[in-house]
Amino acid sequence: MKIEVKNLSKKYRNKVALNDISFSLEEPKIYGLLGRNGAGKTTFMDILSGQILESGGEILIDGENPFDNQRLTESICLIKEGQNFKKDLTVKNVLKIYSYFYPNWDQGLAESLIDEYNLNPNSKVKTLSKGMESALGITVGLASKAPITIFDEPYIGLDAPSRKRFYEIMLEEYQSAPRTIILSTHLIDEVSLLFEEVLILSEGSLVLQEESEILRNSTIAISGTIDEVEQFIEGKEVIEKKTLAGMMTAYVYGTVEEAKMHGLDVEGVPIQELMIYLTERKKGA
Ligand SMILES: Nc1ncnc2c1ncn2[C@@H]1O[C@H](COP(=O)(O)OP(=O)(O)OP(=O)(O)O)[C@@H](O)[C@H]1O
Repeated sequence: MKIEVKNLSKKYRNKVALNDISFSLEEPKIYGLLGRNGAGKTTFMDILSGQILESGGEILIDGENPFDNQRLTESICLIKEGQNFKKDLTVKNVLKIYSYFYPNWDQGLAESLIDEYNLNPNSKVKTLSKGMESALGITVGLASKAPITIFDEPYIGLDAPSRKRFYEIMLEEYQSAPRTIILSTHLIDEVSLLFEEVLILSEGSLVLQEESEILRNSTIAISGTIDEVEQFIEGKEVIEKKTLAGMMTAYVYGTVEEAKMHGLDVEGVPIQELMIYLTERKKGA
């Protein structure tokens, strides 16, 4: 499904949460939606999933506005951090309710995930630990097979091995049945290799939308002696530089080939560093 965001704005009383953002999302793709606290990510995902109304502009999904739109809501699954399910329901009943709602629901996948995450089907949501409730959210999100599946920090309380399994299963699912997955996270280093495209919001504005592959090829981390690195970065846009014991590492826009020609050690810039840089620069602007 094609998602078009046109001059989208959202104000909560006097607080501008989204400020005239425009972009398009194509399927199938795994998007990373990044930004600091309060950047507007949740607001965007809430509007996209039809839960709240924009203040200006619009989001169109295959040409239609998602707000109060029954046809579209069964194509969109939004899983948030915690608070997804009624506390008195059992795990089994949560799965049943969602299976009625989502036409592509995969009960086999749902059952294998609750088994994998050690969730008792007869436990009530209110008796689950935070991590277990997150595991249930992840199960619903993946098993929904909704053409637009959105995870907003879905793993509060989930331990590292369980998160790793989530990423693996998400990728397997995506490969077997491609769809649009939007993952908003602060654990960027952990998941950045999964993103095919990255969007970065800062104070309600879109500061970057780029294919991960292009980001990986156009931003480099170079290391060498201070003199070598200073010489190489002269005239280039420097994202960050650090010195330690006479050696320097700098993150700059440039190509791996160019850095190698200068005999420097070169690697990709972590997306997290790029996010910090882009959101800081905006603040100081
Ligand atoms: N219901 C609300 N009423 C008033 N202000 C709100 C409301 N929801 C969000 N905001 C404000 O809008 C801005 C964007 O919030 P939002 O939750 O979309 O950011 P976020 O990028 O998801 O942040 P985080 O990473 O901390 O979850 C923030 O300044 C927030 O305080």
